[in-house]
Amino acid sequence: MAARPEIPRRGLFIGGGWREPTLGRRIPVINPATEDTIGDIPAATAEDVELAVAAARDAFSRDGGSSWSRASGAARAKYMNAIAAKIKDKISFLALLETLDSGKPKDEAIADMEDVAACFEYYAGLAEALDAKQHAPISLPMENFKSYVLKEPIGVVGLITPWNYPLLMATWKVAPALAAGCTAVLKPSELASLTCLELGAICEEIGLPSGVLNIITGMGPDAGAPIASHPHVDKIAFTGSTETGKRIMTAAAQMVKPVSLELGGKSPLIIFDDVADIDKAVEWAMFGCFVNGGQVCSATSRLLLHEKIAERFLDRLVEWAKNIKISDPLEEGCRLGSVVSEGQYEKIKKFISTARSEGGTILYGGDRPKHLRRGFFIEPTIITDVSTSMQIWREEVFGPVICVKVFRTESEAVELANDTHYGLAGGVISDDLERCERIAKVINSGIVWINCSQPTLVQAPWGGNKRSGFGRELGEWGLENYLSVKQVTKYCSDEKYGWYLSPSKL
Ligand SMILES: NC(=O)c1ccc[n+]([C@@H]2O[C@H](COP(=O)([O-])OP(=O)(O)OC[C@H]3O[C@@H](n4cnc5c(N)ncnc54)[C@H](O)[C@@H]3O)[C@@H](O)[C@H]2O)c1
Ligand SMILES: C[N+](C)(C)CC=O
Repeated sequence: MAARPEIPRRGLFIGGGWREPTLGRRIPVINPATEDTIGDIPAATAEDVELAVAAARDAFSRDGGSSWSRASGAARAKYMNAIAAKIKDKISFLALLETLDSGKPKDEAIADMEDVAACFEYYAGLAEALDAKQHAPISLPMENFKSYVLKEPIGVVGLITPWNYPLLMATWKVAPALAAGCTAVLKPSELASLTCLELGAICEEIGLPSGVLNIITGMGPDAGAPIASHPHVDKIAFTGSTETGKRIMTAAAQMVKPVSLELGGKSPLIIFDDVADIDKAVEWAMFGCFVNGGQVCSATSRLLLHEKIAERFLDRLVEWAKNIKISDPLEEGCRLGSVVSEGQYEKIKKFISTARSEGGTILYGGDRPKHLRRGFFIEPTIITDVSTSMQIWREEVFGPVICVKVFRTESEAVELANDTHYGLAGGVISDDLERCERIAKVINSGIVWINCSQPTLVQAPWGGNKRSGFGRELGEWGLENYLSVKQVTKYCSDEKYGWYLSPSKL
């Protein structure tokens, strides 16, 4: 097992330096795999949000914007590539911190940190490309006017993020915001902030201009809400639960502040009877709902099986699930760590007991693994005999719990897949690719996977429909979130416009 590092004691990262929270409060950091307190993080309040927003505003307009917001994209890209390089240098340390903070398996944390570095590099590339896109002419049907477009940073942005992929979810917002020339206040989740604070240390090391990125940790109502309602924050980008998303939208609406919301999901995975390789499909079904302990917004937690393969599929799914290594997430080969907190553990257990009391069958799992006495561990859980009115079918669990329904026809499968208030993702597994393409068109979600579940690509748009939110992150769509489009139109004729009668002719 990897050695446990010293947890750095950090303050709030504001204006390029560290400061203690104004009220001096701190929040304990608990390793969910051991239940030990391993450190603490600052608990910011509205007073600190004021300072962070002021620092971000100053950085936005300093020197007429020449040091950041109006600098070339190429100049900003240099800083972003330097951040990516530092993340790569520190990958083992950051991954270890994230594992200790969140309970996710070490191998997953390493992959996440690789994605973080790749995301900064990708948006550095888009920042550079932005320079060539300025002054793009607009084709007009007349000669006397000429128009072009400027893409400008929206301003100071508030970035509020969840705990399931702590540094990666923050990076999906920080990287495009910086590429666009915005300055930002980041508020990660109080349940897992350690690596986001280390991002502050990295910004300091590479000499990012002060105030461009400010990082304040703390509880949602104390540190997140004042960002959402702040009159000098020009946009809010939020990832988290649908309930908090509604609050943020309400607060932002008071100032007609734009928001982008990446919320929860209850995504389906449809598996047809024509699959030649059942085990290949079983592995995707497991990855779709058990990776990161099922604490994934896009988890394909509703499994739809064609009746002809349902029994055989479930037999194999149970065999594969038995084979998952559940252990301290730092152990070699761990594939299921602990969930993030005691609260999340209790919530998941309650979902399982309600499913049982509503008539569901716990086909496998449902409990704490017998070999793990401490830590917030839950077995991979498979629930059958599910009806569409049951809570387990309708609500997001955010844990390693999959519920199963059987279908007979393609149209029934689609109807079941779309039977949800959410619309983040969906998947279909079949050897008939025409059928897959057909289903991809009719699933009502922002993302559809064919013959797989969960691949996440920095180049491709990410986001949901319905109560899963709106707006798209990643790819060029992610950059547009932080840009405002300005039309510039000039009159180019030597003649007067000629609408009013000239006084000389009266
Ligand atoms: N769509 C996506 O891409 C995506 C990705 C990851 C997670 N998620 C969703 O996130 C949820 C899990 O994350 P969570 O439990 O951290 O969500 P959460 O809504 O509890 O918290 C998210 C963030 O909002 C802050 N917050 C809480 N109350 C607030 C308030 N009143 N005002 C402002 N900020 C406030 C929290 O401190 C945290 O930083 C799940 O529903 C999951 O589906 C979605
Ligand atoms: C997109 N992903 C899976 C990294 C994070 C969603 O929870």
